[in-house]
Amino acid sequence: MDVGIIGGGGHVGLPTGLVLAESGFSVTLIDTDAERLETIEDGVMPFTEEGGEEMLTSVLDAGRLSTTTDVEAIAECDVVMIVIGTPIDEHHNPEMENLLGVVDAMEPHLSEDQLVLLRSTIYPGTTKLVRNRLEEIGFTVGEDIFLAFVPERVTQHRALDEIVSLPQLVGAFDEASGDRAEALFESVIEADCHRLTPAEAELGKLFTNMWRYLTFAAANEFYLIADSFSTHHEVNIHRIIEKTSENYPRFDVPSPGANVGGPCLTKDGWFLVDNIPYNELVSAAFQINEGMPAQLIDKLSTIAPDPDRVGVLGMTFKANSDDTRNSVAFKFRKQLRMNGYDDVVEIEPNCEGFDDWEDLEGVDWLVLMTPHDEFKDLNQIAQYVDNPDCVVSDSWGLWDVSYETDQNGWFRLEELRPRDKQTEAT
Ligand SMILES: NC(=O)c1ccc[n+]([C@@H]2O[C@H](COP(=O)([O-])OP(=O)(O)OC[C@H]3O[C@@H](n4cnc5c(N)ncnc54)[C@H](O)[C@@H]3O)[C@@H](O)[C@H]2O)c1
Ligand SMILES: CC(=O)N[C@@H]1[C@@H](OP(=O)(O)OP(=O)(O)OC[C@H]2O[C@@H](n3ccc(=O)[nH]c3=O)[C@H](O)[C@@H]2O)O[C@H](CO)[C@@H](O)[C@@H]1O
Repeated sequence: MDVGIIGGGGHVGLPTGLVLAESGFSVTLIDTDAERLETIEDGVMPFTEEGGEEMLTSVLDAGRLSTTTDVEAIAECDVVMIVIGTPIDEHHNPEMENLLGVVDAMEPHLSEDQLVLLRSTIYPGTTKLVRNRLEEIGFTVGEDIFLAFVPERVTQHRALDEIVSLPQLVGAFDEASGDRAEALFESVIEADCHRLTPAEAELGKLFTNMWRYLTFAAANEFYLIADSFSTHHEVNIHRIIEKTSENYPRFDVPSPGANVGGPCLTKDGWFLVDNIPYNELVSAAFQINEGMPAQLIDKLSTIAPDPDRVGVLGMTFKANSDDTRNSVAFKFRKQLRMNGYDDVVEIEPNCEGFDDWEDLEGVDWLVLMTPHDEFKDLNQIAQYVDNPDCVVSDSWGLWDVSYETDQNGWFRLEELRPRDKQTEAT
């Protein structure tokens, strides 16, 4: 069976193509980004994805993966999957033109019996718009062409595993389309398919992401509340969360963290907020998560005003990632500059073009934005900083010292002792 993936060079499209090709399908990645397709043809992953390089080599060698920028290629495909980016526009509204433009561009090349799968995260009602467009050009969905929305729910870096292991939501208007979509996924995945209407699947995907975003906002609000108490009391949010949830079944709270962003969670909230008049919860979550940089700067300014130099650890949107899309670290940097703090050292071990470790020398503030594995050894980082007065912010609780001090994850580097000395002292 031939599968064409529009947006096939992307963070979702490429892993999906790899898994399908590895399972025996003949896959064509269709993407407007010719440079990215060339990289893929050369056997190089354009971004990090666990196991990606090996699987790419394997499917290229087997001749089951090809690439093109020409949407005409869908004419040869039994299944056409659309998984292009679905961003919000400058007014924070869903940007629909690209997706609907893709459907228009496909139209001359569509033929009877094809299965069209929408896999991007889409504004509720989009599957219906696509069905209407297909019917306007003479197809009858469920009879001579088939359509389903099957949202991708993988998390970047674990995509190759999760594509196979996660259950699929199959949103279809008719039995025949749903059956075909299920048959395709069931031939590849180890989990179940769950049938919904298209609008239910569209909302279900968005609710899943918003739920995650809300839990991070709750953790961040707890962090800020604990911080307010730490002025007069010995309070440490990381200890509270760790000890309160230990062996207790109903306090499954994630770690707070200054960087809740990325290509999905934040923009997906904007797909939801304008449909009811009082959307306090999602809006409040935006305010809390997006407000974290300003909160950090306020607090740091109280502890050590007017820093000459600030060090930022981590510029990607999440740990151990090389993806900088919608990373809150950039907002933090912008706000530092708005406060007149222009000497900002940015350490990002997973991407080119940032500063060197040595540039951390003498920073007055050191802020952990993204808890990469490379940052786990704080003693080593402290050697680069070489300034005992430097104030550290660890909203994530990455370092042991953040649990041991009574300042809620804020401490000066002089409080840092090598782990063995700490053990001797206790
Ligand atoms: N990144 C994730 O972890 C993730 C997980 C689940 C769902 N999603 C959703 O999947 C969709 C894709 O996200 P992504 O992170 O893969 O985005 P991406 O930007 O990494 O990939 C999208 C790809 O589509 C291509 N493209 C854009 N317009 C095109 C067009 N008109 N024709 C052909 N190709 C075109 C781009 O060149 C790019 O390679 C989004 O809706 C996103 O919300 C993403
Ligand atoms: C519901 C769900 O699970 N959705 C996932 C999400 O995946 P993602 O790639 O966006 O990654 P996440 O791990 O969710 O991180 C997002 C941000 O939250 C920060 N974070 C993380 C852990 C923590 O304890 N505290 C935090 O603050 C982190 O730094 C980062 O900025 O959206 C994808 C696209 O729709 C989904 O497919 C995928 O399932």
